Amino acid sequence: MTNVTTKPRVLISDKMDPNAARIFEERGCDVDVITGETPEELIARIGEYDGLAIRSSTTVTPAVLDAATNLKVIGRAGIGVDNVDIPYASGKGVVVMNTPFGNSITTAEHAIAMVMALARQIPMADVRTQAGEWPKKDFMGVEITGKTLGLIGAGNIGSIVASRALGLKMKVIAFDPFLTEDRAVEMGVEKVDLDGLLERADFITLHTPLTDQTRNILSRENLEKTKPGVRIVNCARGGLIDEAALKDLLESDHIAGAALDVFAQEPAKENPLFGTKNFICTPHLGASTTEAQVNVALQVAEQLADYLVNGGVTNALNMPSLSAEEAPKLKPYMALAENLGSLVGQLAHGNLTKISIEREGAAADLNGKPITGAVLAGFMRQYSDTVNMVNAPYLAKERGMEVREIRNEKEGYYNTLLRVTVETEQGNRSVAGTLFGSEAPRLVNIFGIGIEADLTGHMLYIVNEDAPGFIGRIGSLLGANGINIGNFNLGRREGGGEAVLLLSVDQAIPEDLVQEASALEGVKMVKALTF
Ligand SMILES: NC(=O)c1ccc[n+]([C@@H]2O[C@H](COP(=O)([O-])OP(=O)(O)OC[C@H]3O[C@@H](n4cnc5c(N)ncnc54)[C@H](O)[C@@H]3O)[C@@H](O)[C@H]2O)c1
Ligand SMILES: O=C(O)[C@H](O)COP(=O)(O)O
Repeated sequence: MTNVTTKPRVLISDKMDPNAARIFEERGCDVDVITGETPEELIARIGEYDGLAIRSSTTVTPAVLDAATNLKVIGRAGIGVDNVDIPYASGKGVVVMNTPFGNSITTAEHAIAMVMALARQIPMADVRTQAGEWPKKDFMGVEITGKTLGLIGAGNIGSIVASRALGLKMKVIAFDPFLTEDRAVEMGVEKVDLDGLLERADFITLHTPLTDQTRNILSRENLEKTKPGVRIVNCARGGLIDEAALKDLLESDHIAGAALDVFAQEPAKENPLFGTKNFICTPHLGASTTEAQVNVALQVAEQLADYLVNGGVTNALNMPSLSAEEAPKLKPYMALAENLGSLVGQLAHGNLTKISIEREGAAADLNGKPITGAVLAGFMRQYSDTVNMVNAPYLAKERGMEVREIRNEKEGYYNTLLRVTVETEQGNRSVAGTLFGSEAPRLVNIFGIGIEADLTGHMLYIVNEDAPGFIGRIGSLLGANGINIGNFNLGRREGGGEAVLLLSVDQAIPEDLVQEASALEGVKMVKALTF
């Protein structure tokens, strides 16, 4: 009898350094490189593959994932994963990995190049000089020495930009909710709030992921608050800046220059900003150097092949790294821990620098490190594309977060329980969860109110006055907007007091519907959540 083992099949669907294909083959995978396909062509083909290696041009939508019946892992050769529907991939059991550091230096250097290009108007001067105009009198630049650079986002790339800018004798100020005073001092930058940055910066560079909190962070209102003559660089993500407002403020000379590497719609073959004075751009070239592309191609191929061939997990955004023995026992706890971390991260506001993770009853006997990693990864996921179970504790420490792990062997009401508590300006806020039947993670308490809920997919969290008729009103509102409710979970402090409603819904809830729900009688707070 012959024992036939089939090799895992991998599709590389974006332009990638050839080292990636070589590594896949050397590590025992069959690889196809097919770039530039339409979404329909990708959907028709994806069912054949176990692994998918991408950059930013391939968008992995629910439709792609539905068609990907054999897919086990997606690897992003780069940092930003906003082109992958991670909750949907998680629901399908597909691991999503990225390469968090391979292109950071290159992207930081591109941001600095943009600062220089704006200061001396190099692209415009080049075009007109080569056209034979010799336009010497039209190009009066500015020095960057002594100028203030405002960083929005001071993570990996932001901190490299800061170090380069300091070397160029700029003063650097930074707005980042996760930047601690100690880390700011270590980086040689001044921590400021957003308004302070807008008021003071001569140059602004953006280095955040695109999230619900950062989308449109340079809105028209914020752009109008900037110092007259400011120059703005975005090498992070389109969608962080209101492009129409940017155009108006460039035309009115309030903004002296803007350099974009990324656009709200990509590929940006047309854009209202094209042709605007003092506007320069590049076609998402931030990561495009030989060095960075070799780095990310090698890393993504090694990570994907390791997972497909050996089951090893590195830099996963939706799965813990685990040893073979611990894995089966810890797996449901990790899912619970990540969801509890994500829940407090999404609901508790302010400068959250203290978090405690309590394991009670049977959970006290488990290896606490992966559980802590999972809580912190869930907690920080909304701030960073690069956080995972492995790097979350390190990132939390670097950002000055105080993390406490508490073991309590004595069983309470549940025989096993995880409790996550953050310290906020309103006092301590805790959420807790257990496992039903040793497998199924369940939320059992939210901010002091008992509830039983499965934290999954898209959800709506509502705090309201406990009064008759409310459930009907919210059900009707969602129904009228075509939103199907999958699950309804209720909890309350005491009859007629504060009540909590956690609805699981079949699709993301748009912001305007959240606003409508907030305006319903008796509602105190509404928040759309994603797990
Ligand atoms: N142009 C390109 O080709 C290119 C290349 C690489 C990365 N990027 C983009 O750059 C982004 C940053 O990469 P990184 O490696 O520095 O990521 P990172 O996760 O190390 O840093 C992101 C920082 O943004 C901060 N942040 C989050 N929300 C914020 C908010 N509301 N206000 C201010 N700061 C906030 C986080 O606290 C974190 O410090 C990536 O997410 C990616 O989208 C673009
Ligand atoms: O997030 C990233 O890594 C960058 O946006 C790079 O994108 P690219 O790989 O498509 O150049």
